[in-house]
Amino acid sequence: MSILHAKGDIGGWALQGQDLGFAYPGAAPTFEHIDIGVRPREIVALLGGSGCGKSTLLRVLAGLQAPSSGTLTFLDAPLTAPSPHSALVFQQASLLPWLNVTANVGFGLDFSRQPKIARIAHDQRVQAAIDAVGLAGSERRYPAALSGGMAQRVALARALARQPALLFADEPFSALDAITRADMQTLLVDVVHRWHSAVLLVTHDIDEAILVADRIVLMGGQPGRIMHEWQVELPRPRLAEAQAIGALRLEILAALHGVRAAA
Ligand SMILES: Nc1ncnc2c1ncn2[C@@H]1O[C@H](COP(=O)(O)OP(=O)(O)OP(=O)(O)O)[C@@H](O)[C@H]1O
Repeated sequence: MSILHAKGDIGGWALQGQDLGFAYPGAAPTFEHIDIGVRPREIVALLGGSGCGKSTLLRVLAGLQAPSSGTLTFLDAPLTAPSPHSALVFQQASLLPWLNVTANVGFGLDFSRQPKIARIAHDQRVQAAIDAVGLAGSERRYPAALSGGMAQRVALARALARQPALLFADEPFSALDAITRADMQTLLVDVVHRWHSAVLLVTHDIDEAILVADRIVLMGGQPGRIMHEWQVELPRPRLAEAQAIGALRLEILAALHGVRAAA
């Protein structure tokens, strides 16, 4: 029985992957027998060491890459391609240099699979997303004139403008300095709570997982599998919970070493 099922299926799932497996062509399986789910409005951190297959699993869960085996359900329907009700943020902001902040944020609404919306609603959504990430006043700036943290705020706004039921975030803050990263972690939690989005956050930073997530899922082994999960019950904001964070951090580190030893 999977860890996920052992905990009981309380409430519905926004996203559910069952018995997922994946192998790159000609290579050994990257992961096997993965059961993973994200509930509506839940922030799940997928934590694991480098190379264990987190990014590959995120791409499969986002519909960017078909699994070799298993089933995927998103908003109660089989998932076979990226959904207009999800959005992605990566380590690199990947902004279009010839577009200003407003146009970069609006860009995510112009894809063919995105539901068509009236111009005025489009512009309101874009401005609301820019305001939410604290970039009001910077609308006309171009990517070359933005700091790394500001560029990542634009990338987050571009994702939020799609009003995603689920935001996939693959190490979105790992290229930022520690202070900017802490600001962005707080911002992410704040905006997804206000936007009612769920999040699947891939990270190898234990502190980030503890500060941000409602639930931490630990991936490890070769082929990769889900080794453990924790419900993080700490009150928010969590920076004040230093002692509890330290205790959970040690528990996760011990599990991680157990994973490494068993791999
Ligand atoms: N396009 C690809 N073709 C073949 N193998 C790949 C490809 N992308 C990744 N891999 C391999 O799949 C394995 C898992 O990679 P993946 O990037 O998913 O891991 P990760 O846990 O996200 O690592 P990191 O934290 O370092 O980004 C690695 O061994 C990697 O070399």
